[in-house]
Amino acid sequence: MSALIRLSNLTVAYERHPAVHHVSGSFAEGSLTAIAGPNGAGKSTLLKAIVGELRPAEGSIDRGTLMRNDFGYLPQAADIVRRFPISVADTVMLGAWKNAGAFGQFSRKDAERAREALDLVGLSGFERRHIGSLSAGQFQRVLFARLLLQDARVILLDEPFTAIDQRTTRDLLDIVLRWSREGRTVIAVLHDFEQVRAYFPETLLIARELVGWGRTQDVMSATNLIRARAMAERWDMEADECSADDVESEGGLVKREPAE
Ligand SMILES: Nc1ncnc2c1ncn2[C@@H]1O[C@H](COP(=O)(O)OP(=O)(O)OP(=O)(O)O)[C@@H](O)[C@H]1O
Repeated sequence: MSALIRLSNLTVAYERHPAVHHVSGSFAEGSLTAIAGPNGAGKSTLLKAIVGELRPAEGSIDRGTLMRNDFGYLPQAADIVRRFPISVADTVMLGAWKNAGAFGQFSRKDAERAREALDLVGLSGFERRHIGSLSAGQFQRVLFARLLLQDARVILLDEPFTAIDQRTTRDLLDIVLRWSREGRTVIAVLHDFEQVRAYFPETLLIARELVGWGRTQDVMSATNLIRARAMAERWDMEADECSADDVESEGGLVKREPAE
């Protein structure tokens, strides 16, 4: 499989304080990758950088021919406001915005696809409900329906199953696996290691710096997990922006070559 997104010495910082530090490697086209790591390890930051919400402080992200429209991004639930007076059907239709006409009108075909997507996530009949009236699990189903409609080549999910019941998690995991079978590239931030091991063939383990990136069974070793925790704990939150030289003094980082 060829590299679809390549990170080269990527550092992402908030006001000069690095949150993700000198990460290099690549996501192969069609790969299904979990991003794992301790709290505050930089997982969400990495995802935001990949989708283009944050710019690299150093290094680069090569997205090849991918355009913004090719990315479907589901932020953490905490970052999504759902007090807007908007219905389930309209929320799902937002996934088809790139097909909308100049005045925001959608085709009958898109409306039909939205119905199919809601059916697939088990929410037929919820079209007119206000999103604020849904449970956390139902709302996550709506957001997955919106992603289905978006039909993106790359799907980025930030902790999609946090605070979601088991049944919903299983249903939504099925959709993730379906996207993968369809050849889409899926990258998900996950904190449930069992889930990572059971469903995600590739893992990027991060603790501000890369701990490992490759086959899940290799990366999620006890040694790497202990190392990730120790690395996260020793991070100096007040550290200034790093210099490129730092990488030399931090030998032992696992760097993955692009998959062929
Ligand atoms: N908007 C921001 N401004 C300043 N610092 C931030 C901002 N967002 C995140 N950070 C800091 O960057 C670091 C990495 O945060 P990030 O949210 O990427 O980690 P994470 O691995 O996704 O964490 P968690 O598992 O707790 O969600 C943390 O120290 C966090 O406090």
